[in-house]
Amino acid sequence: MKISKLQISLKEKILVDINFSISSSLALVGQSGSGKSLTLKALLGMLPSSMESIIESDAAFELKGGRDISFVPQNPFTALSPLTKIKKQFFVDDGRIKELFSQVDLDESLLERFAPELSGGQLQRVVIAMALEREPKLILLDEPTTALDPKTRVLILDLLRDLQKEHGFKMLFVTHDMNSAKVICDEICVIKDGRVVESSDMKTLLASPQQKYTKTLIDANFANRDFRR
Ligand SMILES: Nc1ncnc2c1ncn2[C@@H]1O[C@H](COP(=O)(O)OP(=O)(O)OP(=O)(O)O)[C@@H](O)[C@H]1O
Repeated sequence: MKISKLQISLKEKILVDINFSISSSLALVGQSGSGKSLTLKALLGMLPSSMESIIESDAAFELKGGRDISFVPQNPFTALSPLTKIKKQFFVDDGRIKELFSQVDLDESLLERFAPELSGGQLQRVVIAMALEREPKLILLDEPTTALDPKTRVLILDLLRDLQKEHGFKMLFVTHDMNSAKVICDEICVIKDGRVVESSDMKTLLASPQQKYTKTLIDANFANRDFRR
């Protein structure tokens, strides 16, 4: 799937102007302010009304908030209602919910609980189950593991990778963390100030980054010793 143009502007100012391809799982990596959130919002059709976006792609399904796109947010602790039982927060029947729970390795008994009664890892599995509800063709992930402890982070990344193998959806994984990106993504697009700095398959870029900016992101990766694999 090729997005040949994704441009976001605010009045006369072009904030983001990028292009990328996703054959299976693409990491969109950049430091704070590089345009990651705006890119996700444009694809979800959730940009502020003051902004305009142009998306040109060869996708066989609707972008800009289409029904084949799902979203996994950064913080599972705020993604669910605390006052409604987990099972009531799904929009599918009980049989399908149980199927989804089994796909994300969650015990069915958790369906009767409320969100504050679950751990961060369990909550993120619930959120991922919700993202799978409509059998999406593309899942957008916004730093889905940064709110989790390092051990749980690895388990959730492994789960996402396994689910993708099984279900075949494409993933666009937005992060500033190369460590997470390299676990589940085969391809990477590095952005800075709303423009593409470099893009290639993950192994090539990690072995020989062409740009200083990319090297800095990779070095930040090695500073984070908690999360070596
Ligand atoms: N509502 C807004 N109005 C004006 N400018 C905005 C708005 N939202 C974002 N921007 C600008 O657009 C650029 C990209 O912002 P964006 O939030 O997409 O970055 P990001 O890569 O997601 O950063 P972070 O990792 O900190 O979330 C920044 O220069 C930001 O200041």
